[in-house]
Amino acid sequence: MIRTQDLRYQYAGADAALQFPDVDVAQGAVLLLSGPSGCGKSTWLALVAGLVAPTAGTVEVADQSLHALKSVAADAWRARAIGFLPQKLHLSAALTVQQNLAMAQWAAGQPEDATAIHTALQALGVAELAGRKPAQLSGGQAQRVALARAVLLQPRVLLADEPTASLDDEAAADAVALLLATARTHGATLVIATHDARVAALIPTGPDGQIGFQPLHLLRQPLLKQEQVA
Ligand SMILES: Nc1ncnc2c1ncn2[C@@H]1O[C@H](COP(=O)(O)OP(=O)(O)OP(=O)(O)O)[C@@H](O)[C@H]1O
Repeated sequence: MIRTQDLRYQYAGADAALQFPDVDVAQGAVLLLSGPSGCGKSTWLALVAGLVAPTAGTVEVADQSLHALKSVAADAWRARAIGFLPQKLHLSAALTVQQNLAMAQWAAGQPEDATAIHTALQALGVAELAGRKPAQLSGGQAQRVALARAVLLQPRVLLADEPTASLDDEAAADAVALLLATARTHGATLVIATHDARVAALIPTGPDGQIGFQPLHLLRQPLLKQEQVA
């Protein structure tokens, strides 16, 4: 679950704060975070991941109030609770696919678990690529590897930043279907942040569609004056 209230964030040096509508996303539901470039999607993701603290307002993720977390605890919490699929996949070029996933386990203070890595890669159909370096992968394969890494530690929340950027229609449909299926398998709440207008149409809604889908469209931000920020 993700719940935010009166959320605002002001960058250092900026003379105004970004403000975000309240959300209440149930565990296992899907939030489509859309809006034009510069409306604050990446900032919202950083707030929900606990990477930055809000200037005002509250964020609760996976039953944890982020306000209550101290920085060391926040790192450990983030490693366990949040799976992140960044737009630039950030696979380490010097490491194999297997080692890239092992890095996620080390970063969370866990011993390397080759069985869990194999299971995650297999679920995404890329287990046979475990010994390759990222440069030896296609774009789609690299995205699957990064998604396997994102869900390796069974996160409660999966954040995907522009997962369809620079993909053609077929690949974009595959990427969204893969995200939905992977999140459902893990019971994770899924956030897809995108300015790609195709994505909304790729999420099945209605009686037989995605359970608990909700859109959050951010507008180009009306800038708040500093004194309006509590
Ligand atoms: N470090 C920073 N310092 C000051 N302003 C920033 C900083 N990072 C982002 N901003 C501003 O905050 C606003 C929101 O940026 P953000 O990156 O969250 O938008 P976005 O919706 O993710 O954009 P895009 O779709 O282009 O990635 C923009 O006006 C941006 O210029």
